[in-house]
Amino acid sequence: MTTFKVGYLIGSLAKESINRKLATALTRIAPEHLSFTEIPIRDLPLYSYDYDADYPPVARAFKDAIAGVDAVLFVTPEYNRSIPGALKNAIDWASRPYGQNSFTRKPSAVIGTSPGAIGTAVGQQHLRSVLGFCNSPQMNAPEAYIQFTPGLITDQGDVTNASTAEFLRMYMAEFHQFIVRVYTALPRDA
Ligand SMILES: Cc1cc2nc3c(=O)[nH]c(=O)nc-3n(C[C@H](O)[C@H](O)[C@H](O)COP(=O)(O)O)c2cc1C
Repeated sequence: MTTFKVGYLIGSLAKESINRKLATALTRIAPEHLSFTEIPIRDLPLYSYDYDADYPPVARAFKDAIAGVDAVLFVTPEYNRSIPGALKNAIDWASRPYGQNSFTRKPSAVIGTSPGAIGTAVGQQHLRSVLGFCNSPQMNAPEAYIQFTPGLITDQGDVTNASTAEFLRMYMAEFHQFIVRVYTALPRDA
């Protein structure tokens, strides 16, 4: 069976990010036919179209990394009921210059965790809207709004609650199937 390359973006820059813990858990729990690479957003300068004629190396590398994977997984906190500015900035870099949008036809999925009861639901809706404009086919379901409680996921990505672990396993299995369906309908070189 084909192995698909998944690049994952973590929306948080925080050292103790709970979304980083979630991302680690997802890469560990995922089906074996997905391989994972983090695509870091931390060092990107703020985007301006003044750079379009000549991207700085860090932004070029970021854009190339998005272009080089088969699918993208967004693991992000919700900031003020939206996505963190750093993540939006990263998406803007990859989406430009005009006509060279790296997200076009690139399957994606969105997930996030927060201590709040609705577990990033509003932020994820904003992200889905952005990705829709960027022409990324998105996994619609299952949705995953993970309420983080202390110790739910260790730094090493161990999920300590059995039903949460099972849900995350199912979520990643569905993401794998979604990627397979996208590329079955439309081969990568089409
Ligand atoms: C600027 C800021 C805005 C926040 N806004 C929200 C919010 O809208 N909804 C929410 O559930 N949590 C919100 N939080 C709390 C975050 O969910 C919490 O800090 C969480 O740990 C962030 O994820 P991270 O650890 O991966 O960065 C906010 C935190 C910050 C720093």
